[in-house]
Amino acid sequence: MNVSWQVNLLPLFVGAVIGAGIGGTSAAYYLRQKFGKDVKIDLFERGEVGGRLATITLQGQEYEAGGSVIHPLNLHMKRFVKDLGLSTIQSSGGLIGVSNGDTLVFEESSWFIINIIKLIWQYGFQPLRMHMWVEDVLDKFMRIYRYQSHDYAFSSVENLLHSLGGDDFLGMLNRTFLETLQKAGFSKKFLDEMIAPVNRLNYGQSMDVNGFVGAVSLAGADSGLWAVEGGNKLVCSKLLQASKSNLISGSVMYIEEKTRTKQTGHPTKMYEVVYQTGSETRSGFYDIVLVATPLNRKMSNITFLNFDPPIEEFHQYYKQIVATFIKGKLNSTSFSSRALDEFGLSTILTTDNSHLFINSIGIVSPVKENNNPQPSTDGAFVWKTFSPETLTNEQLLKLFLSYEYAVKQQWHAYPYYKPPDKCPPIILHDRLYYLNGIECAASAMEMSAIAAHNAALLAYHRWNGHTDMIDQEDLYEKLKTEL
Ligand SMILES: Cc1cc2nc3c(=O)[nH]c(=O)nc-3n(C[C@H](O)[C@H](O)[C@H](O)COP(=O)(O)OP(=O)(O)OC[C@H]3O[C@@H](n4cnc5c(N)ncnc54)[C@H](O)[C@@H]3O)c2cc1C
Ligand SMILES: CC(C)=CCC/C(C)=C/CC/C(C)=C/CSC[C@H](N)C(=O)O
Repeated sequence: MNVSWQVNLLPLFVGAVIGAGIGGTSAAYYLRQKFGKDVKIDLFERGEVGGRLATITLQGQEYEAGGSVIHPLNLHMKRFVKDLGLSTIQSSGGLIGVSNGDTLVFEESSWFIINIIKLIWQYGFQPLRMHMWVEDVLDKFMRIYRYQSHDYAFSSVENLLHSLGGDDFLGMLNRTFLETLQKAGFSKKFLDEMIAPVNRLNYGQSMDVNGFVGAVSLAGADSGLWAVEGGNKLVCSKLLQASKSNLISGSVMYIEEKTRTKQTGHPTKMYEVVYQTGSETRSGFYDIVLVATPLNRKMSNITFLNFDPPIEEFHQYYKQIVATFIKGKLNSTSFSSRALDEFGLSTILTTDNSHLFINSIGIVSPVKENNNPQPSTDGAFVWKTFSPETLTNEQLLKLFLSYEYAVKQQWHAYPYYKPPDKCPPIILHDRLYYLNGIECAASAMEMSAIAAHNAALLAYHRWNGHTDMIDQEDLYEKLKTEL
């Protein structure tokens, strides 16, 4: 066999991605787009493809148990669905109420005009001003798509956020959501009754989270939210397929840099990824490694061996959230004085009140059903609650007149936000990258996809010495004049 022909058959490089959630699978997809077909990509996953995008099957029907709603302006998720041939369903838009534990402090009406009057009566023009505040943040946030479509990358989460909206934007990580909104002139009543409940639903935390995640949380209450028909996790399995990566079912234990002599005869620095699969310990060598799972002991337990300077564990604490699915008849009197047949609300949020044992409760539809959840013949719906702890039977019987089943799914869901929130580095070592640091700014599917695109671009530019494509200042101004 001709030697040069044999060399041409070798991959340009071998890449590893650790974690097959939306971050890891989209990273594999973008790596393939940038590096082309000759690259070998291994994707390690110790659990299910999808990670925190997962469904739960109850009486033969699947429901979203993790990440469930996607914003209409989440352009990476939108593009994936279109390019991968998936379909979307609109999130059901039933009536929402807010409970303080004793009574409903706000209740939507099915009449649009009555809602407007109610909102103005209770909060003046603050809901409108809030809408404009979120739109302003989103407008700046959307700049990332333009940067990434021109292939620009950032070496830190801070640089990425700064490029979107300068010091003010980055500064949102240093202030609490409460401070940010108080400074913007919103009243305590409006924040307590409308904004804090949304944040309890979305991030299970008070208004003490950072201002940026607060804005993302409010975007998560916008209209037009959608999901993937059949389950959001389908995006991950389709991305994996499209990336033509090799899925390795195993748990990565440690990563160490070693010198290897490649078949070309040159000694090269590579990363050895050691993993456990079944009862066996195996390893592989890689030129580039992308870590797409939160790096802390509870969530991934990956050790970096013999790096100088050492790569320490990041002590980012992830908040526990319990999602419980209950099929039953709601005890509406837990929330209002009205009986069930006159109740009409399909989602109840809660104010920040230490006596409350749930953050939210809402009717859910199966992932294959479009809108309008239907009760079973006896009038029971499937409800999903989010709570910090597992619900006791006594608590369930406070919420429900009767129930057929209650099944829980426990998550280390998202970071515990406590500004100033400093994000971990993206570049852990020469060719070793970390995606999930972006969750310190805000955790959402689209954030992981943005981090994945950025890491793939960064890895590509650093591999090829394109330093002019990394951390460019004034990108917004520069790209304004480009078509
Ligand atoms: C209950 C809940 C509701 C949510 N709702 C929404 C929502 O409505 N909208 C939204 O946008 N976001 C939502 N989110 C957030 C969103 O789900 C996450 O931000 C996103 O899915 C994170 O994706 P990821 O790929 O970065 O991480 P993950 O999905 O956590 O993926 C990491 C993967 O790495 C694997 N792994 C870990 N350690 C190892 C190892 N040592 N070796 C090999 N594999 C390993 C894990 O098994 C996992 O599959 C929600 C999250 C939760 C928990
Ligand atoms: C990243 C941007 C700009 C927007 C994302 C907005 C969004 C969809 C936020 C939701 C984030 C989140 C962690 C929600 C958790 S609960 C979700 C849902 N309401 C449910 O009931 O499961």
